[in-house]
Amino acid sequence: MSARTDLELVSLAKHFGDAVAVAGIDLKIASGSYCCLLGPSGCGKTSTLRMIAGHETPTAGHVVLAGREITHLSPAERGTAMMFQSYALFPHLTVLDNVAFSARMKGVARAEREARARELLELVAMTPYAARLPAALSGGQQQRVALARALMMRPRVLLLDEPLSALDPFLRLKMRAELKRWHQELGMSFVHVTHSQEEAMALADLVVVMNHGRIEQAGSAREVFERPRTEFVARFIGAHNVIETPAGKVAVRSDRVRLGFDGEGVPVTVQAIEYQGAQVQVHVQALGEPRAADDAADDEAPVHTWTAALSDADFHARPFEPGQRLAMRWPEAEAHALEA
Ligand SMILES: Nc1ncnc2c1ncn2[C@@H]1O[C@H](COP(=O)(O)OP(=O)(O)OP(=O)(O)O)[C@@H](O)[C@H]1O
Repeated sequence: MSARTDLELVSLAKHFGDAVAVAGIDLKIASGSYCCLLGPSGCGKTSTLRMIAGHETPTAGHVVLAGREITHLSPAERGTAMMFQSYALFPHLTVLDNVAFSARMKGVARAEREARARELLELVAMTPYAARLPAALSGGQQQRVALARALMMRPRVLLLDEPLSALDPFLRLKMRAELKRWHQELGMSFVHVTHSQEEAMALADLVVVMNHGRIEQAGSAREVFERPRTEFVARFIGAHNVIETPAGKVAVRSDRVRLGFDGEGVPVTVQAIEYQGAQVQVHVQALGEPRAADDAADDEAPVHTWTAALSDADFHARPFEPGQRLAMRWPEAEAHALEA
């Protein structure tokens, strides 16, 4: 690891009465990285972000930024800035004044703060809108202003709370690409909360998958996708099948599963076929117990369903139909053992 650690969370915990929102997590985020905190609703990602920002007091643990303990500093003192989901722009202030607001509060002289605000508006391509009120901006434009405003006090780390969730799908993709570009241009660390695995995969150098207030796995998008550590991660990241074998549960990517009309494999029936353009998803269900698990046959075993993602060319060369009986198999090297 050559990269310097920028932000470090040490045994960080947050309890609300008896409810444990964050259960004591440890995480190191390298300087200049794009980190996504990813997980389902209620997993503790927003509480984690708010503790980093100083909007929530930890029950236990530490937040360290560039070697400095910031756990109990006020939000303005810690070198972080937060961009909120709703953008939280002041409706009665112009775009320029919104961006300059935090500097005004700090007593920075007008000429200086406006010059900096104009620089940031230039960065986010919003210079022509400097005199407008937020109500006269589109969602994407408001987001750019919110970003410029968050950058005003030159934070070391930018914190983004579901920054794309208020946008329609088309704009979301466009702004996602812009976030990535701004991150590269600014060279600072971003910590971005999302419940979208697709968003995390597209943006993050470091994907942190959370569940029930704990970190299930932290790694590059590729590591997490290719080697999910737990069943939860495999299912949450998607595009994986969780298969019980005599040696325990394994994850096999759905594009690595093979279906054949005969031969060795787990007997399955085709349940449904979904066309997705370049890929065709074939959903199958176990026919009785998987052959590989004969030794552990259990009459009360739940119904197993899996998905094979085939290229459109492969599928059309030999199409399957609902109701067909097939054998499902996968190369041994594609089965990744999951921790119990
Ligand atoms: N102020 C609060 N008082 C009591 N419980 C809270 C409070 N804030 C959060 N919680 C609880 O802590 C847990 C984690 O919440 P948190 O908002 O961090 O999750 P999240 O992963 O960000 O979810 P979401 O995606 O829905 O925002 C949840 O069970 C939530 O109900």
